Amino acid sequence: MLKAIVVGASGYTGAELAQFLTRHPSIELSGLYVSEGSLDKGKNISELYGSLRGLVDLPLQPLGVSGIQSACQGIDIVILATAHEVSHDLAPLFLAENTVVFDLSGAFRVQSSGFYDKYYGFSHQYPDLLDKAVYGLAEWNAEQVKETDLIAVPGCYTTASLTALKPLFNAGLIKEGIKPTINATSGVSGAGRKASVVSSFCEVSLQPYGVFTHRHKPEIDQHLGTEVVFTPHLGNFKRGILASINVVLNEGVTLEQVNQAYQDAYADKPIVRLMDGTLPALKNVVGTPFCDLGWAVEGQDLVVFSAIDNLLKGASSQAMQCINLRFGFDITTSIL
Ligand SMILES: NC(=O)C1=CN([C@@H]2O[C@H](COP(=O)(O)OP(=O)(O)OC[C@H]3O[C@@H](n4cnc5c(N)ncnc54)[C@H](OP(=O)(O)O)[C@@H]3O)[C@@H](O)[C@H]2O)C=CC1
Ligand SMILES: CC(=O)N[C@@H](CCC(=O)OP(=O)(O)O)C(=O)O
Repeated sequence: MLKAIVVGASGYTGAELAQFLTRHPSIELSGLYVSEGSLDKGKNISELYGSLRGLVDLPLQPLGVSGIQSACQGIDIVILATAHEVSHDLAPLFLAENTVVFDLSGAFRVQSSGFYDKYYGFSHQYPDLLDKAVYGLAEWNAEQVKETDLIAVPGCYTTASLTALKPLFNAGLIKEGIKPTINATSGVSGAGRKASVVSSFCEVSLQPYGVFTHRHKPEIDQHLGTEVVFTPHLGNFKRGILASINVVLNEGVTLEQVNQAYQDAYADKPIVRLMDGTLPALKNVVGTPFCDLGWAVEGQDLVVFSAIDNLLKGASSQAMQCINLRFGFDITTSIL
């Protein structure tokens, strides 16, 4: 049995991972952690998430830097479900304890000088780890994930966008010089569990934000291989992301070629569902690990729609896919 711990377990993505790990037949969930000063330290996770009662009944233990060595005794897998700066500081310490680290934050996703100063507001201190980290887009980077001890799990908007665009880009169907345009709407859980005015019940409606400035735009650019225009929106629902993406195809590209590109990419990938004549809807993916893709073509114009649960395929179930890949389990273990 492998042993795993979740750091940031009281948050939305951490709590989802606690459930996946509890269900896993070959992994034992050995500890749940929050910050040293957490208001939730000492509570059972099921006090925060009543649906976990009887399923995951573990205490949320406070973790400071001095406690990392003892928290890692006998541990193989560490999930960092923590904010970017926290993951940036903690990942090297857990790697030094010979654990395999799966980081849900953006701290190790993008290799580009000045990127973290510009988009995250801190200077990255570990360029060697940025080199070593593998981007855990599970359907695309499976072989690399198997070979590393630091997996940077992609962001939620990025997962929805790259899953839709990579088959087209790799097949050479996108017209050069015309950026794909991504408009994506996320549920409020995308902002995490901590209280804030913009995500409070009376404030959320349907609104764009981060126009031309969101950190997922350069993350998409780097991992797609070409630039996009990306506009995120906050919707007044709890979970899910729907991305509507406009692409100009090369002259003469047919619907059959587009269909073939998606079939080639995903026919043998159980987590990506290609819609047959229908279009994706959040109600079909929320609470599931799937990414649903649907598209339509008119002349050179293609619109592709991508739907995921931001907390699952956009974070925790994708991390679970990566854990399965890294340790040689079937990719759907504990997920489907
Ligand atoms: N929500 C989403 O849809 C997605 C989130 N992500 C990323 O995943 C990460 C987690 O997100 P999410 O679950 O939404 O965040 P939450 O805000 O819901 O949870 C953050 C967790 O981290 C804990 N924490 C904070 N500081 C520390 C610390 N120093 N040591 C240990 N634990 C700490 C918090 O508990 P406490 O403060 O009580 O200690 C809490 O348990 C973030 O980096 C986010 O960007 C990625 C994809 C999608
Ligand atoms: C609705 C909402 O606020 N969403 C988050 C994205 C969540 C996500 O994917 O997380 P990463 O920060 O790890 O990339 C945002 O726009 O910042």
